[in-house]
Amino acid sequence: MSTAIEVRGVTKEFTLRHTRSIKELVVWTLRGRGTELAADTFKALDDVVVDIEQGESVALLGFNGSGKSTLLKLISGVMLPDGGSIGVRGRVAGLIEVGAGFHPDLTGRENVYLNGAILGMTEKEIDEKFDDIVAFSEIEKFIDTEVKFYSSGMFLRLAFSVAVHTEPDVFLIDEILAVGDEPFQRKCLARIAELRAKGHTLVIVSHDLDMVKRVCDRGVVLRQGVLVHDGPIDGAVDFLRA
Ligand SMILES: Nc1ncnc2c1ncn2[C@@H]1O[C@H](COP(=O)(O)OP(=O)(O)OP(=O)(O)O)[C@@H](O)[C@H]1O
Repeated sequence: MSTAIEVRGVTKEFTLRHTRSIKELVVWTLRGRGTELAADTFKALDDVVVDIEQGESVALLGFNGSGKSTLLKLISGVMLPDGGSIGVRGRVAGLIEVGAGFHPDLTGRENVYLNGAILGMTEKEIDEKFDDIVAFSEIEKFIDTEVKFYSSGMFLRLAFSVAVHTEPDVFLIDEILAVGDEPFQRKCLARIAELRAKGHTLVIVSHDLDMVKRVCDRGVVLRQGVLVHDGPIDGAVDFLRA
């Protein structure tokens, strides 16, 4: 088995944004403490090391603000680490933020082409898969409507459908499934299980611990940006619940 995702000592820092008055900023600067304002950062991820093998299905677990979505964004490449490195082998697709890669003023049809291209599909590939993409999303009636008029569930349907039809080597899914209705969630989970059976690599962020137990083999638990547990999914969920 070869490694699909290599996370090597990854650190991500964010600036804590405090609302300060102009007077405060001037006083701090005059007193020579301006740099303290600039230095108000925290580590959303701190020296995280994870190797994910091809074909593994991994859940990123942890309480609110522990760094799960940040790690997923770094793996997807939409965000860069401040320290360490991330390597991903193969085509990456997924659902990180509903609406990312969609243009509000374009129709569903146009967005399928836009999003498909962003995810690395050729025009010919999209032409071939277009009908399947729309059929899976079940929004045929609205495919020529501008997506700014879509509900969040309709958005999710189209975005999931495009992503899954790119046949990605690495499929990333953030909480996002939560906005779909139950029948659509079931359909997505069935498709995710299919990808898993075909040996694609999955990384899922979710608070639905029963769902991740069904879908994932392994759980990586983060606490305040630090990896605190990595192992078989049942043990990882028990660790989180303890
Ligand atoms: N773009 C950003 N700018 C500043 N801070 C950020 C940014 N993105 C995330 N953070 C902060 O980084 C920390 C980790 O956030 P992240 O979204 O990765 O957590 P999470 O584990 O996915 O949380 P949740 O379960 O609530 O979705 C949080 O404190 C969050 O406020």
